[in-house]
Amino acid sequence: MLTIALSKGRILDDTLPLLAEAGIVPTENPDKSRKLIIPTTQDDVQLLIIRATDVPTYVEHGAADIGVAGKDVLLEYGGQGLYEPLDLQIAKCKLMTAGKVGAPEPKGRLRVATKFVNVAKRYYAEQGRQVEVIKLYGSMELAPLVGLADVIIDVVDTGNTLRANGLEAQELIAQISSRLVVNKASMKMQHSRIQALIDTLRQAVESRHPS
Ligand SMILES: Nc1ncnc2c1ncn2[C@@H]1O[C@H](COP(=O)(O)OP(=O)(O)OP(=O)(O)O)[C@@H](O)[C@H]1O
Ligand SMILES: O=P(O)(O)OC[C@H]1O[C@H](OP(=O)(O)OP(=O)(O)O)[C@H](O)[C@@H]1O
Repeated sequence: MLTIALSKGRILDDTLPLLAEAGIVPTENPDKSRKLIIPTTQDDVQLLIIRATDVPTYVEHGAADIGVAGKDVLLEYGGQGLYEPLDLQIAKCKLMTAGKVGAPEPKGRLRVATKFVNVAKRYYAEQGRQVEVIKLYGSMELAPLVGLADVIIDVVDTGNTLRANGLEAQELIAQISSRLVVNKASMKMQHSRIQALIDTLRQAVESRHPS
């Protein structure tokens, strides 16, 4: 059995057409189903439907052989425990700092609210800046508005969410897209099968984004 971990929403929506090109089609709609394990038209391939931030954990521990995860999630997860053989060029956005429009430079230590605490610590450490990192789980945009933090670190696409909350993007930390990740043992044990899937997906990505 080949097990593929995906998260509902944009990653699932953008990955299913790519998997379809490899002949892998879920037998029921994962967006509608309450099931967390979804069979596919290939008897020996199944999908796991999990939270986006949990994908690297399932794949590193071998509970899934393959997964699709945002580079933001992978940067935060860290570690050398996964292969990352392919940029799927889906769910593109930017990981950025943002703060209140026109806010003055804060005195003292910068307070940074984010769910990407490891990314935040690394980013400011590289710049030699002393910061206080405040862990949040969502709705980061609120933090500067209510004085919890001076800046946030979050993904930005259109900028609509920032604008709607009187915030502006400041520093670019990384360009983000979603990546195929593969368990290291699976890559050895099921090499020809997984390599064939990677090759098919690479062709599907290249046909959508000719260079
Ligand atoms: N507005 C956006 N536009 C494009 N890509 C995005 C956007 N927001 C997030 N992404 C990318 O898509 C990935 C999945 O985002 P999604 O919103 O489905 O999950 P999440 O809500 O961030 O995760 P979780 O459910 O674990 O909290 C993110 O890791 C990021 O790489
Ligand atoms: O720059 P924007 O285009 O506003 O996108 C950025 C927003 O998207 C993400 O949230 P989420 O996935 O909850 O929101 P979405 O589905 O509306 O993009 C992210 O946490 C930002 O809040």
